[in-house]
Amino acid sequence: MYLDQISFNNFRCLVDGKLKFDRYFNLIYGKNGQGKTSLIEAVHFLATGKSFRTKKVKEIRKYNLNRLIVFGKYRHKDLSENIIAIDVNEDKKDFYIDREKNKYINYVGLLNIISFIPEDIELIIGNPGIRRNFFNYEISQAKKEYLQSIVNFEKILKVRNKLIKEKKTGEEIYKIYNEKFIEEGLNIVLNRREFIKKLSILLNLNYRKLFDENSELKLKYDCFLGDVEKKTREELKEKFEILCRRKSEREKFLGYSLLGPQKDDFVFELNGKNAKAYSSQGEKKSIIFSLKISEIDILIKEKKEYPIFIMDDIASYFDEVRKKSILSYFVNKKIQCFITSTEDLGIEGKKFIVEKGKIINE
Ligand SMILES: Nc1ncnc2c1ncn2[C@@H]1O[C@H](COP(=O)(O)OP(=O)(O)OP(=O)(O)O)[C@@H](O)[C@H]1O
Repeated sequence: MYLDQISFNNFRCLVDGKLKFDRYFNLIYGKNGQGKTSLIEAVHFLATGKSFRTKKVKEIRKYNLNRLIVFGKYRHKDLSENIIAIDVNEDKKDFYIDREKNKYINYVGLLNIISFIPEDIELIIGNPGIRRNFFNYEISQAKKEYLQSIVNFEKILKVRNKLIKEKKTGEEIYKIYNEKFIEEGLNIVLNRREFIKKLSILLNLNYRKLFDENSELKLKYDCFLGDVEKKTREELKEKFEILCRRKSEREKFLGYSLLGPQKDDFVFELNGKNAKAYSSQGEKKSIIFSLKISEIDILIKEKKEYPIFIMDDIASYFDEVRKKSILSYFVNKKIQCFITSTEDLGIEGKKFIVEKGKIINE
């Protein structure tokens, strides 16, 4: 798929307007602080309903304005098109698919996007919550039912926590919610296990191909249930129930749930060593880049469509040699790219010059 057009009103510093993109390569070019990142952030926001820079929607609305609208038209490989839009009023977001108001859960994953931005390094060095959020979104893009499980689980967890806090763990209602907690928790665990297994194989292949053929890169699922490899759902359920019983006194004492997939983590291991603790800056960037490429591979396989790709500030990531090999990777794969840069990259496509928020297509 590819994004054919976008229009925006009141998005950060951008001057309101409509842009028509190249099917393949779009260079967003300009000096620092002109609005390049804001433009790819608008593309990301249109696709996901989220910014990659902030959780606060207030920060992406133009200073002192309450309303923000992004609107886009994307095409599938058979050239059929869809129109999507997000209308933000204060902090409330309304999602539109083909001009009809729709639920967020139906909107997510329509326009598939993979991004590569400097903040992604947090996926290795940041806290587990960052990795959980990231993989939750990525698995949801490939598999809609997973997002539904996450939404259900969060509601169930809230009730379970409330019942523990109110010391109602002896009541029938707690038993019902605990059972739901285990079942939905297991759905999440099994999906994560399957996704990470596939991703880890691709990650290693891509890392070796792009960066170092003598290395071994693994992504491990650090599940709260311990080793979940090769275990059946029944075996995992039994383990989950035992853990619930074992932790119940401590949970009552503290007043919240101490176990569940909300405690999971994911670990990158380069040559048998945890990348967070041992890998160099360059290696970390290469791991993240390989991760993003592997996600593209997964989306192509699962959805039979190419996602779009955005990359912020390519020069800050890679030296000349790597930059060239990365750019030629995208050119060969025929993926629609949006890349910001302070220098001209000399690749065929469209060039958008950004100056004080104004975008000119050269
Ligand atoms: N909500 C907002 N409303 C209006 N302007 C904003 C808003 N948020 C940020 N800005 C301004 O937008 C400008 C452009 O920021 P942006 O990060 O998009 O630039 P950039 O071209 O990517 O810069 P760099 O190359 O330095 O990363 C900044 O000067 C910033 O002050």
